[in-house]
Amino acid sequence: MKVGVPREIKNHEYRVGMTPASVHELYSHGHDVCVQQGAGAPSGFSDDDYRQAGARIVDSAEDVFEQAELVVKVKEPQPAERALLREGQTLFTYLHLAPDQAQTDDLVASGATCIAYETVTDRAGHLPLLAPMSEVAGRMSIQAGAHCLEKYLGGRGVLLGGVPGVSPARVTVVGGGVVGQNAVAMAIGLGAHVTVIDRSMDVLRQLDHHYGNRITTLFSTAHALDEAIVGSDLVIGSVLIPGASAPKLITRDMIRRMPEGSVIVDVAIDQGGCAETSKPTTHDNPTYVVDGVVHYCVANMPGAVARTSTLALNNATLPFIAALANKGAEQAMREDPHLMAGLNVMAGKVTYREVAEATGYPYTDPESLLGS
Ligand SMILES: NC(=O)C1=CN([C@@H]2O[C@H](COP(=O)(O)OP(=O)(O)OC[C@H]3O[C@@H](n4cnc5c(N)ncnc54)[C@H](O)[C@@H]3O)[C@@H](O)[C@H]2O)C=CC1
Ligand SMILES: CC(=O)C(=O)O
Ligand SMILES: [Mg+2]
Repeated sequence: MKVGVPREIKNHEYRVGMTPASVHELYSHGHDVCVQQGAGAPSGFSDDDYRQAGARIVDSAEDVFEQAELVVKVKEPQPAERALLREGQTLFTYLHLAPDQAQTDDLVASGATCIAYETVTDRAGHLPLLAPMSEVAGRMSIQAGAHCLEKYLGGRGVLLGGVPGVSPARVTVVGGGVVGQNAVAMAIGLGAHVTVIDRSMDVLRQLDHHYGNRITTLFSTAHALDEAIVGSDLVIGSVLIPGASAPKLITRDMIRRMPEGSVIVDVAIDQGGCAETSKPTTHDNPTYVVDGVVHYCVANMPGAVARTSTLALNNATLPFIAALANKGAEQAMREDPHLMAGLNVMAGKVTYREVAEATGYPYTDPESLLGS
């Protein structure tokens, strides 16, 4: 199969869809992989590294999209990339369609087969292609939050761990999944006072078992959220309902009552954000202030640590990329319901229920398009 890897063009997005090691796996199975010139450089992979792995280097994104039957990316296609997508082509990348009507409209119009990393599942019901980037973003969220708490950036001027004789900061993590667990680990490591809120008792039990009385776990109710958030120096937003727009659990009223200079890092912003006051920001201009609360809402946090993130992402995506290339997209999905769970748009139809509900398209069962 002809497989293509364009250079990422989202603001400060330095990851790349395939490493030279992944390219080599495909090349050794007889596939033709083209990589846009310079695509891997920000992740530390030169064009020569790709050539040695068996890739052809092409000049432009136009070349990649024109030649490739399977396009492998990292971030959701930007408008210029969407204009290059075509019927009969498969796109494998993060999409985050529920909060993004314009992108959904363009993918439906393209006729392409669009498989979203973030809704591919595994046997345990987890999201194996979201998990590695959630590990990265969860760890980064505490770094970002600690930085934003510094006074000259608009923060309260609070050090997460405090010092002997002075209380540590209060950190509340809303959603104790992969992002949440990684945020908790970092916050505890820095000596903060940590509260985690989740609606899953299993998640809370696991965290309690692991950390004992070093953290507070709370079942997610409006009351628990209100008390914890209003008393926090730093809030991490990390809830997810797979494929759906994030629930707005953190209200404008709670934000108003938080201390001046407190910080919210809304990692769930790629699904629309879990605070009423959240809107996407970029690495160029990552924060803004509402009612005295600093908001950090960067939708591609892992792009800033591209070397780590590209390697971690490829560890998870490679088996699926190989299946798509070896079997063809339709057969690969027919044989693997977990990969089929990633299908969001195909042949002009929306094939993921939560995306259809959020964007007003009728839902089409993927099995009805793929047959058996
Ligand atoms: N901004 C960025 O750069 C990145 C954003 N993300 C995003 O972070 C979010 C979280 O991802 P993961 O941790 O991997 O998801 P996950 O599925 O592992 O965890 C989500 C947690 O939210 C909980 N939850 C759902 N509804 C809730 C409610 N009403 N109250 C309390 N908890 C609730 C679930 O029980 C689950 O434990 C996603 O939107 C993901 O796309 C992930 C990586 C990078
Ligand atoms: C998951 C996601 O949005 C990211 O890694 O950028
Ligand atoms: Mg206030």
